[in-house]
Amino acid sequence: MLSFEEATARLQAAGQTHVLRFWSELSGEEKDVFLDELSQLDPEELSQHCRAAAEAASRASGEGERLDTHMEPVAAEFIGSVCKSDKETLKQWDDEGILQIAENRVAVLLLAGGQGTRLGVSYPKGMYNVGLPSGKTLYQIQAERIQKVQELANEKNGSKCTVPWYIMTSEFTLEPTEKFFKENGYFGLDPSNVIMFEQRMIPAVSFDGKIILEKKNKIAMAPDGNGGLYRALVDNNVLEDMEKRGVQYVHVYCVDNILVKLADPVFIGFCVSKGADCGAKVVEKAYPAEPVGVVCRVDGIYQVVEYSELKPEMAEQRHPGGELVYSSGNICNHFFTRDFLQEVAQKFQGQLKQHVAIKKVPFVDEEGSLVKPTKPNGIKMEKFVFDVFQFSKKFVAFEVLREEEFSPLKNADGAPVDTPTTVRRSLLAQHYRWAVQAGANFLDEHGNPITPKLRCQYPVLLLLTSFTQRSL
Ligand SMILES: CC(=O)N[C@H]1[C@@H](OP(=O)(O)O)O[C@H](CO)[C@@H](O)[C@@H]1O
Repeated sequence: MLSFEEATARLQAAGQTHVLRFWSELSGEEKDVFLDELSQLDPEELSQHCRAAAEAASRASGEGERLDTHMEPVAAEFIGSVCKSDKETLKQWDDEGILQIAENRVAVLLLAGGQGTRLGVSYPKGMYNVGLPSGKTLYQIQAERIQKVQELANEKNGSKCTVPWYIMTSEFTLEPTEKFFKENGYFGLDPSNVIMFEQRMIPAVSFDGKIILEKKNKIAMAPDGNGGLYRALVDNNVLEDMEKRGVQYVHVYCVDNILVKLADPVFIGFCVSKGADCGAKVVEKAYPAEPVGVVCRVDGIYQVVEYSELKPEMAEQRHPGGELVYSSGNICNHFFTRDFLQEVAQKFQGQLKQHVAIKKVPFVDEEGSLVKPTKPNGIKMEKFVFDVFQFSKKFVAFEVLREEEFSPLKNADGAPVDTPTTVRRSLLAQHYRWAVQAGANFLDEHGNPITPKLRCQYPVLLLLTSFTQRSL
């Protein structure tokens, strides 16, 4: 741990000595806690970060104009599709994916470092119980889906395989997540195949480039965004662990989508058979302002333009037939080869764009009292997981059906969309369809059969055959 003098020198070098203004009021223990936090900040990186944040915030408004003129949609013929592909092709992709899983070449990686601010819970989102009859949490649903895909691969290939589960957490989520998994016996998975690691935290900064204090002895810190993954992979030797296990393909996903298909064999098989090093699942956007990023090209390079950075005029553009021009909604389900991740970690991770989020950051005022600001006062810098697409040599997009694969938990009940109620309904509706496909009959209160509404009937049927046993 640093001495007070060392900490002062470091902060001086970074132009941030204001954070020590309450030093004389702190107890011995509080001083130690603070010095410990300050020890973890590299002075060079710190001053760069504060400068970059202030500069980026003043530049942020210019990005929209650039996108207007340089952005174009991905042509439909370049997007693989569950809905538009024939039975034989889908089966080939499914077989290929299952084979890769059976041969222990596939891992899943969960991005679970976020704070669930919109949902309004203080614990990790994965621990949320959405009120299913089974009472299962998002973590449990995901664990059981991993188990099921392993079983399916084992049955088909007569092997005993493992799909390791890498979980990226943050200072906010690591401890409660570990505790939750332990208390629940890792939901039946072998603990040695559940690998948790932590992403970095970075300071929140005021508009004039000064670190914000959230307590007299604590800096306001935030996770470095889900694109912090690439640095965390290096910090925690995760790629070495994957190499030891023989993992070649990684399915990366975010925690809140209740319908996520862990290590989806069709998606894995599609990406592998196209020779892709990087891939993204998309769904057709439901409405222009839907808070999903859009997969598109900017200056001819594939990327996701995040919803927070897309101007409404662009989001609302339509083709003459009425369909949205930017309709490929990112569902945060990505495919990467381990080689690609290795390359990004070694060569490009420092070049990832810093996205600016202007937020209300609670702070201590000159008297040392905590203030909860009513308007934004600070900058949080975040990296985005999809910003590595530009480094890909072969990028593919894969369109899937929303009702089968995307229903995210973002907001608390009361909001119109993406709430515990809507995700619960999505999962129950999916199970209803699966039950019907397996021969069940549902009757309404008058004893009349209820007819299922299935869009795109054929591929759903095919996927159902392979996923029926993966139900909950
Ligand atoms: C940086 C990032 O990954 N953003 C993703 C992610 O956004 P959230 O802000 O976490 O809701 O999930 C969305 C899908 O639920 C996806 O559309 C979006 O692009």
